[in-house]
Amino acid sequence: MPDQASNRTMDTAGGAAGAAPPAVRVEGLWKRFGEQIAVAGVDLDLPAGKFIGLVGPNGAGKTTTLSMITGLLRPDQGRIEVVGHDVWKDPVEVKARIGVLPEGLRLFERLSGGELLSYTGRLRGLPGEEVDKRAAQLLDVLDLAGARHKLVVDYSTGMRKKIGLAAALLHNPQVLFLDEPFEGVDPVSAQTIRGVLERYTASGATVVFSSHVMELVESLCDWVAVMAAGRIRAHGPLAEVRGSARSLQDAFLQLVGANGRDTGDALDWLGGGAR
Ligand SMILES: Nc1ncnc2c1ncn2[C@@H]1O[C@H](COP(=O)(O)OP(=O)(O)OP(=O)(O)O)[C@@H](O)[C@H]1O
Repeated sequence: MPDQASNRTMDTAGGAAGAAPPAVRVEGLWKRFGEQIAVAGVDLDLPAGKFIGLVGPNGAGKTTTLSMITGLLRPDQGRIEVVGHDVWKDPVEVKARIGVLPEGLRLFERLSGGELLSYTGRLRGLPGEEVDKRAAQLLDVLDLAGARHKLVVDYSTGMRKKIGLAAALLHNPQVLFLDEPFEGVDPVSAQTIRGVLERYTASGATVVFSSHVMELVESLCDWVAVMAAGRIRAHGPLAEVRGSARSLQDAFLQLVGANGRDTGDALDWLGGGAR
């Protein structure tokens, strides 16, 4: 199974002179919160036009990394480019090209779903007519048309994810970042979101999403990066990262060193009705 150093050669994006830049290029990225080093020297190129999964155990540094890449959190050290533009030197260029569905998404709760999209589209500088057309189509595809006049505060968890996704897609970004996009989403809605994202990447756009659900990553992604303890442990095409392991789940457990971990034998008081 490849480690970070050996598997840099797998990355085909941006390798040749004059080739299109990768969707994301990260060099020497660090972030510390007090004593806690959340991101410990990440170097990573994410190829354009791929469905990319960022996976890792709780606390691995995924959200912190995505927040820095999307310009929401300033790195302590390091450089980040999105489609060739420096995120921190050229934020307007970058923000015009990305869509973000962050973890714990904050929305304008007192707007209806329809109003939220109208507002977002106009903030993005799209003509009103175009915003209305795209908003109606997105609401329809995401099965939110019936809730377009309902206030966002009254949306369910899954509906919030879907309206957040619609808002992130409205300006047709080149790269879409999604933090746990399927959390709290029912299987039917998940299938819908999946269809929208597959269509989007098939057109050459890039999706980068973080998830703990390996089966989902394995079925959706063609490229993965595995993160643990603030570092990238492996990255590359799905089949190469999975290597000879039976599944991505097994490869992941080997990579993050969780195989053979205590499965709770110490909790001998738990279960069986014993006092
Ligand atoms: N604002 C913060 N202040 C202090 N520590 C933080 C902060 N944000 C993140 N951390 C710490 O940084 C580390 C990485 O957190 P992060 O949220 O990036 O992990 P993650 O991989 O997204 O985890 P999860 O899968 O559980 O969401 C953790 O140890 C976390 O406690």
